[in-house]
Amino acid sequence: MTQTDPDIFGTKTQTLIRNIRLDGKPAEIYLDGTGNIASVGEKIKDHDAEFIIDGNGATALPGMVNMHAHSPMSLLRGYSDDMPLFEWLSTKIWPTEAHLTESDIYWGAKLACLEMIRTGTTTFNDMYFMMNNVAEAVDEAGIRACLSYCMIDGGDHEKFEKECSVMEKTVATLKARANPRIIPGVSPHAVYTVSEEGLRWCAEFSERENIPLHIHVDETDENPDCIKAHGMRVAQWLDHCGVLSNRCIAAHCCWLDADDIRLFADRGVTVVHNPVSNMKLSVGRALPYPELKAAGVNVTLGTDGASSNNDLDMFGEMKTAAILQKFFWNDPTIMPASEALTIASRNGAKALGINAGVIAPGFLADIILVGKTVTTTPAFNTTSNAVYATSGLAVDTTICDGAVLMHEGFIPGAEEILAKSERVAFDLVRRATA
Ligand SMILES: CSC[C@H]1O[C@@H](n2cnc3c(O)ncnc32)[C@H](O)[C@@H]1O
Ligand SMILES: [Zn+2]
Repeated sequence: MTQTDPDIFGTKTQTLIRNIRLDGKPAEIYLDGTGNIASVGEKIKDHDAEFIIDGNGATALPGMVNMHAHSPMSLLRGYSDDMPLFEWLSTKIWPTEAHLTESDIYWGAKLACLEMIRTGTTTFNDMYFMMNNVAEAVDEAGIRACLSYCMIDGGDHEKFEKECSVMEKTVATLKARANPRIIPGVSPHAVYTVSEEGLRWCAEFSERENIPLHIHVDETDENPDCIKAHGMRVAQWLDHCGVLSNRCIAAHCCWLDADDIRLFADRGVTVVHNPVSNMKLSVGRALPYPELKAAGVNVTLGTDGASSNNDLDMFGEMKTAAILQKFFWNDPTIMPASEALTIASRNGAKALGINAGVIAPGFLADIILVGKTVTTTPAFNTTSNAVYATSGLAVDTTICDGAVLMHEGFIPGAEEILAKSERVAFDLVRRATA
């Protein structure tokens, strides 16, 4: 029963977490081996712990929920930077993606899961291709994810039919895994890459299966082209195609206007703020967060892929979200630290229908410990330190579904994943540029 006992990793076990701070106060948390939090208190006497984790003064937080990612794109981290979105996609990313194999997807997702566990993310919402290979990586990593195949039909009816069948097969395969940590979803890529029939089909499929629909919306100003093609703004067009509902998770959303925001609020759409990717790709405008908040829209946080961020660290994302909003709208009171933390955890869990994002009895045991270190000292305000002063590398323990995935910064198998994904990434680029 020591902290370094290798048996602590990977399985749900009765575990007492002690010597931690919760909301700034001394606390203990007991996990009863069911995957849920059994009790939380200053001192827990009544327990049956097989393992005891001594937090050494760490701050306990809910695991981060990354609501917009393309996990296999971790293979392309740093491969091409500093370009406008469409030039970047068409000259660099898409030609390389054309060479991706199932094994590449698996190793890219393994690398992404490793980074997320290392930096305190316990759930991510992912959109990409060959999602059963991503599911394999998620399964092995012990993390939680909503996985969606990304439909791109380019207005071609034959392609549309093929994409529908891949989407149906992906959802059936993910469901057949019967892994409660894996939620299937559906992803039409964006209004500029998916036809009306594609958008309508995805909306109906998401309703029929009762699964989330994840889409890029208004990352750059897509409205002039959408008005030209369909006589409507993007939000209206999506509503016309049946896409907007409380299952819809819309990434970016930088160019929503007041009417779009009212429509999103009426339909119960969840919005994902992607501040780092938006700034790096210079999309031109920050998320209209104050208006979304006033309208009661559920706002969440995501990194986007590691090829446009270039990391998956939700701590960096929280700080950037809060300071970008203050700067862009010229008001330092916008998005205080506690709100940024809720946006990065509870709001995402709510959107995915997961009972997580809160450290209280009955909630899923998706918990991280931020170690007592130089950036968390002094601890006047542990939430402020977490949002404004801490990188994800200060996380020393990550627990998902009641299982310890990282302890004292150690993740079993990490070195092999780093070595293999490095080789796979270089081999992919060699094939793509040969
Ligand atoms: C997202 S998986 C499908 C498709 O989208 C491409 N992609 C990656 N990042 C972005 C982005 O920021 N906006 C739009 N599309 C993006 C990815 O390379 C895949 O081809
Ligand atoms: Zn994206």
